[in-house]
Formats: sequence, C-alpha cells, structure tokens
Amino acid sequence: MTATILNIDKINVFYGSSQVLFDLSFEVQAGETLALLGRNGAGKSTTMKTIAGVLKAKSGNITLHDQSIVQRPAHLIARAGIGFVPEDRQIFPDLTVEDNLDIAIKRGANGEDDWSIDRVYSMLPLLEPLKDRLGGQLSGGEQQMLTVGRALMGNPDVLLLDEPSEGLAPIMVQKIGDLIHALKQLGKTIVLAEQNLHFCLGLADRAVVIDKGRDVFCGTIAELNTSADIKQRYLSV
Ligand SMILES: Nc1ncnc2c1ncn2[C@@H]1O[C@H](COP(=O)(O)OP(=O)(O)OP(=O)(O)O)[C@@H](O)[C@H]1O
Repeated sequence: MTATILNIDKINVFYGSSQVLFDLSFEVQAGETLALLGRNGAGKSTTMKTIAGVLKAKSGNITLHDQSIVQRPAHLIARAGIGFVPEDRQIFPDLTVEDNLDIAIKRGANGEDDWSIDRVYSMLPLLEPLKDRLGGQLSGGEQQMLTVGRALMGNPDVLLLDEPSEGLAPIMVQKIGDLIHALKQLGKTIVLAEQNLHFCLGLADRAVVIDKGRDVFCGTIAELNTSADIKQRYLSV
C-alpha cells in the first residue's frame, strides 16, 4: 500500500510579474523516487525551490504529511522534514567537510535511525579522507556528495535533489546514481529533478514531466519509456 507523503496542489509561482508555474500538481508517495523531468527552463528548479520554501507560491497548496507547509519559511519547512539539495550546492566553502556536516545536524521525527557523521561517511566513503579539507577546495562531484551528506544529517522525510548529475564527470555521475540507489534501498523518499532522462532510468519509480511550467505527464518510468510522443515533445530525446 502506498501513502502520499508530499502533495503539490495547483501551485502558481511568479518571478516578479512573470508567471513560471501554472496550476502545477503532483503527489509523492512515501518511499518512492519521483523524477521531475523537463527541458531547460521548464520549471523544475522553481518547483523544487517552492517546495523547500525558498520561493513562495502565489496560490495553491503544498502539504507534507497532510500538513500545509506552503506558507512556512524555509527553515521551518526543513524542520518539518524537507531536505533540499539545490542545483548550486551551497556548501560553506570556508568550513571543512566535517564542519559542513556537523552544522547540519537535526534530529529526525522520532529520533530513531538518525544519521550521524560516521553513518554519512559509510554511505559516502569518498568524504571521509577529505574530512579536514575546506568545502571550497572540493571538486564539483565531491561538493555534490557533501551537499547530499549535509541534507542527510538533517534526517529529512523527503529529499529533494535538484539536477544532481549536472556538470559532473561520468564517474561521479555513476557514483551519485549509486548513492541515490542506496538511499532508495533504505526506503528514503526522493524527488529528483533532472534534464537527463537516461540518468533517471533504473533510479526513479515514477516521473512527472513539466513543460513551460505545467505538468504534462505523470506516470511510471515504464509508461514514460513507451510514450515516444511525450519524450519527443517534452524531453529532447
Ligand atoms: N530568478 C529568476 N528570475 C526570473 N525568471 C527566472 C528566475 N529563475 C528562473 N527563471 C525563469 O523561470 C523559468 C523556469 O526556470 P527553472 O530554473 O525553474 O527551470 P528548470 O526546468 O529548472 O531549468 P534548468 O534545467 O535550466 O535549471 C525559466 O523561464 C527561467 O528563465
């Protein structure tokens, strides 16, 4: 049986007077990996930022565990259980890897099964030898791993990953894919915004396709794979 953990209900989002999301709606089921797909500029990052509370919807609702979070400030949305890994990573460049992890500690909802720095190192083994290195001295892929580790330290119920594979060397893309796979095995709920459909195959259970700020497809990855029309029209494949 599946249960909806996060519900995005007809959100309308503007930058100034320019509207970029139009009645956008989708649900995320507990334990699933949902891919948010769409071309460059479709509205994926805007959607992620709105869920995380970095941007505010002009109308519509977002619920987490049936509680509306849409009006809350970003730090309270994080406390409610949304872990956001933004596209631009935003690690602290002047803090060490370990300090970047340490300041992100937040207890989980029930305090059980919480993440610790050691547990993050065992999930992300490449970080441990780098623990004394400054965040700003890491490669792009290492920074990406650190931002995911930092989000895990907050014990989120839902992890939002915005284009985690973007700009990374193929070997790091593979490692990020392996990491998402491992988190999925642990039962984590993940929303993965990606331009790269190929990266999502084998990782995501379902996909929502966004085009010009509107949801134009919602279905399983298998259904998307057989929808040549959707792929051609909205995904540049
Ligand atoms: N700060 C901003 N001010 C004004 N318009 C913006 C801003 N950020 C994004 N936009 C516009 O909003 C639309 C959606 O952008 P968004 O970044 O959400 O798309 P995306 O699907 O994540 O694309 P990408 O893969 O390029 O990040 C685009 O038309 C973009 O130009």
